[in-house]
Amino acid sequence: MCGIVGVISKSPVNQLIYDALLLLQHRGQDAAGIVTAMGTKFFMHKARGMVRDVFRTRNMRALPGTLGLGQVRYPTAGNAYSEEEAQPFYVNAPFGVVLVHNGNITNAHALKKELFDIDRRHINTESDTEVLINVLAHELEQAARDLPLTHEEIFKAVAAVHRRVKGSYAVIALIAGYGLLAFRDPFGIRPLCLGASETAEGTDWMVASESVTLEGTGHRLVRDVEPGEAVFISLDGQLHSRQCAERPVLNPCVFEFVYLARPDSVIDGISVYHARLNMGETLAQRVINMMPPSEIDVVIPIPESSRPAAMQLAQKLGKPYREGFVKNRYVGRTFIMPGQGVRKKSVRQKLNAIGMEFKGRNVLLVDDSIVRGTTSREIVQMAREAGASKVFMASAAPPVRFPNVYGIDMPTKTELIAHGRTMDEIRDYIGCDALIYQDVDAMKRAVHALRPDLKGVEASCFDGHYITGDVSAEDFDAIQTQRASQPQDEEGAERTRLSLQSPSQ
Ligand SMILES: O=P(O)(O)OC[C@H]1O[C@H](OP(=O)(O)OP(=O)(O)O)[C@H](O)[C@@H]1O
Ligand SMILES: NC(=O)CC[C@H](N)C(=O)O
Ligand SMILES: [Mg+2]
Repeated sequence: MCGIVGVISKSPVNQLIYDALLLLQHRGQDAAGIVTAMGTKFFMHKARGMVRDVFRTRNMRALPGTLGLGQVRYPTAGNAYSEEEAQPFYVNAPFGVVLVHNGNITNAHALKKELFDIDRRHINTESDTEVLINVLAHELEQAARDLPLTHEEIFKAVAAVHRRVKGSYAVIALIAGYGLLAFRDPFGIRPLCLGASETAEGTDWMVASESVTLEGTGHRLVRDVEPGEAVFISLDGQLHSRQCAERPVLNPCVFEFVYLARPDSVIDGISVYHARLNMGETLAQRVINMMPPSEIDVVIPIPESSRPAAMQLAQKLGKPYREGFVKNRYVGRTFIMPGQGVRKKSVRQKLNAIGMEFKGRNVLLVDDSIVRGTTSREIVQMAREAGASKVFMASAAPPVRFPNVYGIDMPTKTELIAHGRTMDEIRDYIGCDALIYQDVDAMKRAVHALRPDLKGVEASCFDGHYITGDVSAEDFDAIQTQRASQPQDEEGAERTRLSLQSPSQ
């Protein structure tokens, strides 16, 4: 889950894209990049780090033009330490294309070979996004071979991309001299929405991962990009759209509602905040079924993402809701940090207990999810150190038992605390006195209740059902092996760089 944004405006867009990326920072902390365009020339700056660190005044000044795009990266392919894998990506033919991507391509390994053997295109990084931009470029070339490039040819190319590329992809691209293209995979796994703002000179358009980006930059939400749909906005601001997939069916990633997205966003017509409240409500019922609420003195959320669910749960149980942990706002989100070492260290740096909320009390800690157990294990210990009598733990999401291949970086089962362990074993690992998980169907219902016409959600990490239906054992293997072979920390990345610079004899 990276954050992506694209803008086509009547005035310079560099500051606007920067502001938009700040509103998407929670979706990716490892790298950031912006491309702007003036005439047919692209201007790009991308580097590792958070938005505020990547863009200095001199970088901003070197991004002129009235259209552009940007990305914040949370790697799910390749590695976090490679500057070349930061987005946007660029290819010079046909026309010149730059592209940003949120998602994960499950057949990237096979496509990479196909691109080289058949399309005669070379991929020089481990990034699936480089594969994706080359497939799009190849298909644009085929579609517009003897024709001028119009939205018709562009939509033909997107239809061909849908036929070749598998997995999840929300994409925004610029085609030099033509305009801005955005499209979403046929299941709409990753979010993408369209916004507009009226100016004296006409309509400015913005496409972004989350509606909070539109709101925070003065745009109104027009609508979500439909699964499989492509939207093309020409340089003069004309908007064209077309359904380019054969069998589109909306199945948004449920983890967006559990953890990934900001609560003030609305994705596919569903309020993330409201979905989290619903999850708190059903989790409360689960608590009531599993233990006498009289045993609980106080409900305490694990900041940040669990707050709405914990609040609703406390209300339903009729128990006080207290802030027992204070978050250091200068430490990022732990779960999306690269490498288990840094994640573990960051929990203590990030959260600190307020002793008086714990001393002598039976506390029910609530988190939105327990994935590797990094956070809960530390937090339970901190609650005990702060003097809690009993520590109960509740998760607003069900146990995460299966790998994710659609844009959440958990490609192996073995890293998941709930994989292959009984409830008692998980409880013992976390070190709490009782452990209560949300039920899978209840979680789905919490989202479904807010959009009854929704066919389903992508919930593979909870139920083992991979919505695209075409992830082969070889694909799983390729994704796992690729991620496992990547450096786990800064030092490992440096060793890899040095060995590439001086290959052994
Ligand atoms: O079981 P784990 O592997 O530790 O993963 C789950 C935890 O990670 C996330 O928090 P994070 O610190 O990333 O972000 P937040 O501040 O939005 O809660 C999530 O909210 C859980 O607290
Ligand atoms: N989380 C994402 O959307 C990642 C996009 C892409 N797979 C990358 O690793 O850069
Ligand atoms: Mg958290």
